[in-house]
Amino acid sequence: MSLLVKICGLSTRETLQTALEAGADMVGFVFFPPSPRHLSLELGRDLGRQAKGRALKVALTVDADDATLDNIMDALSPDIFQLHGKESVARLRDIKQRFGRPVMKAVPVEVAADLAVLPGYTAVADRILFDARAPKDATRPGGLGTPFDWRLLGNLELKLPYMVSGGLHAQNVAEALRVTGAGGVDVSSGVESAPGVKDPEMIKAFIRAARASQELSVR
Ligand SMILES: O=C(O)c1ccccc1NCC(=O)[C@H](O)[C@H](O)COP(=O)(O)O
Repeated sequence: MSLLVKICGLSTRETLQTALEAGADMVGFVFFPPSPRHLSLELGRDLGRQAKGRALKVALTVDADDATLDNIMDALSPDIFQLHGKESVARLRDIKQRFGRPVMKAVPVEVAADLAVLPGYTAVADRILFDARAPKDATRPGGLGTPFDWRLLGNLELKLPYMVSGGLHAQNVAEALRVTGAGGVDVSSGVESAPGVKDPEMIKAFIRAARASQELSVR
């Protein structure tokens, strides 16, 4: 199975076009107001039309209620919901049943004990995204540009496909893949010139680096 590359937090037509033309498999759109990448529903609708059929549209939410998810469904019609908050296993099941779309559950990682949640989530989710656990005083649970210890995933046997994220960039993505054996990579800060400002050359460099290393990583 070939490596999945996700560029997250896209918020302009120009940088979305760059990601699509560079071959991103997934494009992530953030619907979380404290984030510098947060999209209005109107912009989400516009970018969703641009991405439709060219990459998987990932709607990123944090402990969103049904009304919020309804609005995102109407605007973006995401291919995948990425649930990046403290959503319970029951909430994942509820969202899958209500919206009929696959869910990718973000699992924050700092220490080995953080992986104890996997049996519950892997029974319901369609995909797992491992991300660095945010500091307690962080204004958001992800998109912070800091890695976790990838060795914590070194012996992982997971029945679901999983992606690695957190502080990735063109220079470390190959090592992240080698250590984790992940089937996908996800990046936001590592392709930005400033928080929320995606850089086309950094997007292209990241995708090139990920593709160049993919045959070394997928087990
Ligand atoms: O990107 C955000 O602003 C964000 C806000 C709230 C929850 C999650 C968020 N991002 C989640 C992602 O999927 C990021 O791509 C992932 O955390 C990696 O981010 P980075 O370390 O900046 O590459």
